[in-house]
Amino acid sequence: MAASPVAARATPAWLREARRALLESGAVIDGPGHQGLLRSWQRSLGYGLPSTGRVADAPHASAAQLQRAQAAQRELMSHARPVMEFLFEQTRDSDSMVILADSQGMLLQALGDAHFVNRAERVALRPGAIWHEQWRGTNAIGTALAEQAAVVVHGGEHYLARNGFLTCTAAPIVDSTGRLLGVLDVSGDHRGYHPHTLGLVRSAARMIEHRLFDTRHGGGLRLRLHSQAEGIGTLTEMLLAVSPEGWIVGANAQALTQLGSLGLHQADIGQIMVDRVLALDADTLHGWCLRPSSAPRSLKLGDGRAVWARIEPGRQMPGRAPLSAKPATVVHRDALAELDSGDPLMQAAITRARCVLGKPIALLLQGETGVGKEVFARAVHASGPRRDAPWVAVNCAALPESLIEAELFGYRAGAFTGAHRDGAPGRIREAQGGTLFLDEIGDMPLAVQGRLLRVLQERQVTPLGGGKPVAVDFALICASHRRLRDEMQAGRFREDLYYRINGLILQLPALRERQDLPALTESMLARIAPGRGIALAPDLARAFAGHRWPGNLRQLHNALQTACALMADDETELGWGHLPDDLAEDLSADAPSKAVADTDADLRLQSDQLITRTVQACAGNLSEAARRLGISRNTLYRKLKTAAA
Ligand SMILES: Nc1ncnc2c1ncn2[C@@H]1O[C@H](COP(=O)(O)OP(=O)(O)OP(=O)(O)O)[C@@H](O)[C@H]1O
Repeated sequence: MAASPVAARATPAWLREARRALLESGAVIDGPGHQGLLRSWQRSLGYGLPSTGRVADAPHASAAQLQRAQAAQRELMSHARPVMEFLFEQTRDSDSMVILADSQGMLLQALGDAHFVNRAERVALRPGAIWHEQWRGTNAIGTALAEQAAVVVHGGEHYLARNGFLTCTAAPIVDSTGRLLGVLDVSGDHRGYHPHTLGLVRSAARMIEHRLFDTRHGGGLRLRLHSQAEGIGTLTEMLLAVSPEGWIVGANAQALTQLGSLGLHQADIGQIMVDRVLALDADTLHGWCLRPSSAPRSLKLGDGRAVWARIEPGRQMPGRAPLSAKPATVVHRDALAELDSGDPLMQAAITRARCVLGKPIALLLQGETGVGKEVFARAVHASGPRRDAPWVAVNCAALPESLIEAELFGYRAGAFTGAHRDGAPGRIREAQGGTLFLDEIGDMPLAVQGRLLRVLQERQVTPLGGGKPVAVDFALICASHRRLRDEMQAGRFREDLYYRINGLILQLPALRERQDLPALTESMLARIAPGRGIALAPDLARAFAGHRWPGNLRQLHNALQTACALMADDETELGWGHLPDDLAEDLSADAPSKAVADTDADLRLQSDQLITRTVQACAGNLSEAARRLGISRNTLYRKLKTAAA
């Protein structure tokens, strides 16, 4: 699927077999060229979607929500429109439609053959519908967003059987800082599948990106680069936007791909000078801007590669010498910044983590279960210089003691009974160049702790069963919900290892200690139900604020996910009736004992009133009322009895 050769479409027999194995036992059948599809199916399975039958919860934006989403993407829509019309001309009379979706998978606009549009409406392929994988499983729009790559999803590759009549091809659209803006898609009847559509859609998405680039950076200096002079001005050119001080403030996908080896990555846009990637001093650049020429000039990249360049000076000249000050605009919010929703303890942890990014200092994350230690560790990896290298996570508590050594250090062929014939490199070597995350390190057996210590000291690993030691280089992040200092004092954790892994200890706060619950809840809801504008009912928000949340962010996230699934498509206020039973009970039980800000809000009374109203609205049909309230019939009987008492 993603980026795979189009010729490698899955055969119906393989699709049937792979789907059966995944749905029945969660097994993944190897399918060369189909890894992207399998990843997407696994995600769809993880979202709990039934692959057949009706999908009740797929959201659809109201007219007002659609208008808001369209207004937010006005620039994208206006540049996409002519390109979509061009694409529609190419695919006219082929029973298909051209669609633009935003970065949450909400369909913003569509052009199509009337006949096909009618059929497509039946699977909600119309503006306002949300085709995020979370709601519709594997589909070109949702999967292109998830994989951030152009994809074809054809017939039975769709996760939901009801979409099997479609063939869909989608390509992501990103802005000049690499931010995902949306997706361009061509969907049609599966019998009309044509392998050229992928190239067509990719080129069309690139056309939109170039139009957006020129609009956004038209006032400043732009460099158009290509290995051939004739390639300048085509869709395969590299585009760079440069600030007056010499900072690269925009780059297209082509530039990021080709100049990545010189240090230009998406996260560096706004923070890297142009002379890092081009062998070009500020004086020469300044001179060229004073004497602009439409003829391409020959130029060398930082690594000596020759390219042709056209320089478009714009209205602001670049300065003669680059300033050493901060970039004019810091345009990127990295993964660590995404975790900041205003809590001072989290902000302190993020700031301290930033200080050690890229340095050979091991991080130890501590905190109760579910506070987000793994999420934090991933963000550290994604925000640091090793972000393009492997991320390898090992849960030390989940591995049986007998296997943990082999898993970590690898083994030679025939090292022990049951070992794989060819041996295995081990997770530590898999992390080469990247980050190794050892979760629940407090649960690591003492013998294994000794071996790990040697690896960390010597920076080389010897596989079980002998063989030559292999040098390894990785950043280390460990996590534990236990206090490792206590474990060490109790003799369960080696002192020397403790001091080796805690270059910096960060204690992540429990949810009840955080001051950002409303903002955190809001951002979780926006991610769980994109585009639906769901908010907590005020009385529920107060109850949330007074709760202890023993399961921390994991518990909050799971509760919100279930609640959103229980909401009707047109509901936007998440209330008591949408909560999972056990949480509603815990929250009601909290209320009397807590001095919650608005003590006049008798939560139990409100819950009882909601139940009474719902039962009345269902004309006494308790099964229907229980369904609407999202609780079991038994719980409803019990609640009615207590309310009457
Ligand atoms: N910043 C966040 N925003 C949204 N959800 C989050 C965040 N951090 C954690 N979560 C949610 O909480 C879940 C648990 O997070 P994570 O696995 O990182 O916790 P943990 O502290 O490592 O837990 P454990 O100690 O049990 O391994 C995640 O799967 C996610 O659903």
